[in-house]
Amino acid sequence: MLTLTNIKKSVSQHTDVVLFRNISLQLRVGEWVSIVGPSGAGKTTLLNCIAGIQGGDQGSIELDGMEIHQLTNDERSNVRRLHIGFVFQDFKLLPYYSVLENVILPLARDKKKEQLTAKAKSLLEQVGIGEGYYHRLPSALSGGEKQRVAIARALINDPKLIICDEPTGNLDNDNKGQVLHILHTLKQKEHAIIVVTHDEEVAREGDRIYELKNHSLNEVGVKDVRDKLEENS
Ligand SMILES: Nc1ncnc2c1ncn2[C@@H]1O[C@H](COP(=O)(O)OP(=O)(O)OP(=O)(O)O)[C@@H](O)[C@H]1O
Repeated sequence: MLTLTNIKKSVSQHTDVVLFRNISLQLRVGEWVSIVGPSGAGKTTLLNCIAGIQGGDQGSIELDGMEIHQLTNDERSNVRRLHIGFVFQDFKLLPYYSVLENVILPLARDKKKEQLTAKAKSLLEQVGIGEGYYHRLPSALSGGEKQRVAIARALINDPKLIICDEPTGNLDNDNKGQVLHILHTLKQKEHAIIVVTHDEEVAREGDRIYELKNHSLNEVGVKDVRDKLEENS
């Protein structure tokens, strides 16, 4: 369902710096891929390229037969809104909208409000965010609460592809367990999942684990993950 072929990406600092090159990866329906790697290696940038938030310099990214970077901006944002769930490392909740509104917003112009509100409430319940939080603004939430609201928002469109950037970074063990359980259930329901993480337990949930380091993406054996994470910390 997702095929990356020879992706290259540079960023401009003082001069152009190649973050990664020759990145190829296939993700099938019902698969979970974990990506680890040192801070600054380009993991978030790679996820942004996959979701069409940032452009790549070379290569192709195909999602369900669509070449993401050949779509117009509007088409790309529609693909993101309708088919991709993105859990951002920094949550990206809209500050002047309530918890419930943040979860509903991606589909606000596509579906009836009552239907969306019911789904949003059910997703919030699954991530342990109760009724008392529905009308709070993000500024009145803890980091872990924001992360769980961001996860609920990412799932409102029942996405084929779920992209998570450090989805458990701010969570205690109970909440981390809940989020892993949700992702597992989605995987069983044939969603495809990519998770960037610095957490060994989360990384090990992947069917395959890759390390992004020194500009390239390489598969890592399950038994080597702890060493890789320790090397990178
Ligand atoms: N628009 C940009 N312009 C210049 N440099 C950038 C830009 N975006 C990212 N970078 C740099 O590219 C590098 C990779 O950033 P990225 O956030 O993708 O890394 P990461 O592997 O996700 O790191 P972390 O694990 O700390 O989140 C960093 O050094 C960052 O400063």
